[in-house]
Amino acid sequence: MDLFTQFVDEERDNLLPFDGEVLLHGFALTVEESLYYYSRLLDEIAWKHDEAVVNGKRISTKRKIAWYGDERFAYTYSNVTKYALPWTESLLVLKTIVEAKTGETYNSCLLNYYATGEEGMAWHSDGEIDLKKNGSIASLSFGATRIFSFKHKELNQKRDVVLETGSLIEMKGVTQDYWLHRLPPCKKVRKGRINLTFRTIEKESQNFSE
Ligand SMILES: O=C(O)CCC(=O)C(=O)O
Ligand SMILES: [Fe+2]
Repeated sequence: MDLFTQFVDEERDNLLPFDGEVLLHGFALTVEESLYYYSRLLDEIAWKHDEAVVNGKRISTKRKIAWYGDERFAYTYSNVTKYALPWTESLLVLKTIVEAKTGETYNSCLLNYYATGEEGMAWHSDGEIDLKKNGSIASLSFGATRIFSFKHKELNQKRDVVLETGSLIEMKGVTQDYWLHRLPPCKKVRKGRINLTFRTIEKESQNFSE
């Protein structure tokens, strides 16, 4: 692909009109492959209900999560610190596929399991201090089709994308500074969904002595 074609492709595939880049990479896996990995991940991942501290009270979410990486990285969000588990074989295969598609590298992955459409994730941006500033975050989806929404923090702009099993999107650049994203609940959806977000933890932010 020459430089010009690449430029045009990137322009067309950016979901956001300005202030960031959300690249739609299409399918990274076939439907069969993605359903195979959906069951493997469901079985082999150490799923736990997510915890947050809100107004000094520890709460637990319906949604389950897990956190894996190259090292025992600490990752703090919603006032709770989690420590990464070592990669599983399937996560390493998926990481290699995603890296080939985005042309980026990642050292960790946050996993979310939504058992039904009643579970979702509220508006937020992934701008935590432990994450590489403006780094690429690659999001790979498995199972039930769900809508994923973006909302500008200051302007009246919204964008939605439909995430199907095997699809890959990438958030990069200044996206997290200007846009919030969420996974709205959708009562009609009865099947489960797994989402993997591959990320880069900045080693400088880590304090392993804790
Ligand atoms: O489930 C998704 O598609 C999004 C997850 C997400 O935004 C996150 O893990 O930060
Ligand atoms: Fe997020």
